[in-house]
Amino acid sequence: MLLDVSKIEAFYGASQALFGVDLSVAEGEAVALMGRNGMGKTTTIRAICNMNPPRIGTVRLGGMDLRGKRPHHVARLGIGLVPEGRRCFPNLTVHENLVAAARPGKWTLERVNGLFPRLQERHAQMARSLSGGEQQMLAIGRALMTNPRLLILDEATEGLAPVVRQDIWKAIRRLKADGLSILVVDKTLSELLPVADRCVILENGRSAWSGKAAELTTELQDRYLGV
Ligand SMILES: Nc1ncnc2c1ncn2[C@@H]1O[C@H](COP(=O)(O)OP(=O)(O)OP(=O)(O)O)[C@@H](O)[C@H]1O
Repeated sequence: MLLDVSKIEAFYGASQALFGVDLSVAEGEAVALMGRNGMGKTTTIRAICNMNPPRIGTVRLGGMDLRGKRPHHVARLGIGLVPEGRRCFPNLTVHENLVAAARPGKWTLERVNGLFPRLQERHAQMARSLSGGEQQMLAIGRALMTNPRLLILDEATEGLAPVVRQDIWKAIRRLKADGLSILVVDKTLSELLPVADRCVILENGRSAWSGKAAELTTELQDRYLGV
């Protein structure tokens, strides 16, 4: 297993948010992390990256226990995170944002520009002046420039115009076809499910269901994801 999350529990101060989350991502697999609002998806991602380290349970990447590793170290070990809210350096140009993150590997500036031609067109522009969709592309491009073993996308298409969402999904499908291992959170099932090999559903901070995307029946969707 590339990523192996076992029985993690996480807290915000005294308040417990995760009560036992299990999930795994195999090499080349795309796993959808799902659940209604507030069920713990972002907290799970923050726990995996040790931004809010789990107090109980283990997270392993390629067999290595990530316990005690600082978030930047986790990034260096191969987890590329595209966080909720697409954080780029606002006062750096597109180009500077991309090269600041670069580590050797098959993902180069050229390849990222090929994936997102809009970034190439705007390479000299300040990140803060980009549209929301372009900032999201930049956030994904930055994560790819680290040449991650695992790409984590937290709500990468949230709040974007439909056309731009399509561009982002197209890129995600290309990354998946290219063999990248991906953990993805997104609310739009119609776009998420075709990309996902497997789904893990959280309910109240626990893994409540996991299985192949094709096994996620409308009944299960109503039970765990319906509003
Ligand atoms: N900074 C915080 N301080 C305290 N509690 C928090 C904090 N962030 C999240 N929580 C709580 O942790 C629980 C899980 O939240 P989390 O954001 O992980 O859910 P989510 O599944 O990502 O939801 P959403 O889809 O709304 O982003 C919720 O009960 C939430 O209120």
